[in-house]
Amino acid sequence: MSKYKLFLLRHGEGAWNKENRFCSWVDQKLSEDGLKEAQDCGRLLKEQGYKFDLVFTSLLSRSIQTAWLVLEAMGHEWVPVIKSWRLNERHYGSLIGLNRAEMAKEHGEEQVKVWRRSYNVTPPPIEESHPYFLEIYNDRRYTSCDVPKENLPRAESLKEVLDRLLPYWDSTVVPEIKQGRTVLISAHGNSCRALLKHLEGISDKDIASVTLPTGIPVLLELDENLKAVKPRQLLGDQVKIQAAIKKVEDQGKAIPST
Ligand SMILES: O=C(O)[C@@H](COP(=O)(O)O)OP(=O)(O)O
Repeated sequence: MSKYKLFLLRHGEGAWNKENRFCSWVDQKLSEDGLKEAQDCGRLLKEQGYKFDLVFTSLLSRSIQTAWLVLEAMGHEWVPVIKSWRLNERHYGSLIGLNRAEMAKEHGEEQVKVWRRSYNVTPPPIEESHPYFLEIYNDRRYTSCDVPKENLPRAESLKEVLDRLLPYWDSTVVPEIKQGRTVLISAHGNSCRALLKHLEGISDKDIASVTLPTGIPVLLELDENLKAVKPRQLLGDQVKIQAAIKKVEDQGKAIPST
């Protein structure tokens, strides 16, 4: 029986989503379209009568900006927002900054799909010589995490994302939900996919075909053990949502659709 509602949201389109580059732990802001997606998402949630008591975000601006815009559009700017690196996007290692279509031309679409959607495969780690290494690891936001900076990931599979996310989910998010608070998690494509895998009991194989579009709220209905009791609902115009999913999938093609 459905006892709790939980909302997951992949942030609105970021500048590097538009350029088809692996963004991951690089702190890109929302694009113009992304700003609008976040506002539209807030308006839709308001129209449908949903209200949040608490919002969780990653430490990356695109998820925080999205949360703010959603709350503003709902007229609920006062709702507390709690941030953690444990909701950050999957660390794409040495792939960070690279263009997916160019990687597909160089390594093949199958390899890019394995890097993007497999459960167990970790991409090559980011090296200190990588152009974005210092920008990431010298960033002040990572000095006050619950792990020392040197223990932060240098690359992650989806499984490794779930391994670092689950302790936070169990210790910090679950107690709030169990107290009856309606929670929005404003995060990323892969941190949301990892959580979905856990909550819906998706197999290692089947998670490869789950893709989340930007700016579309995902409603989950959970039982008293916080397991999903119904298929997830992506809220909004279903034709547009299917097109948005295809667009994300096609980003890994050698010549992506425009
Ligand atoms: O890191 C990135 O570039 C994307 C995900 O990329 P894919 O796994 O879809 O390639 O993450 P997000 O835009 O959700 O923060």
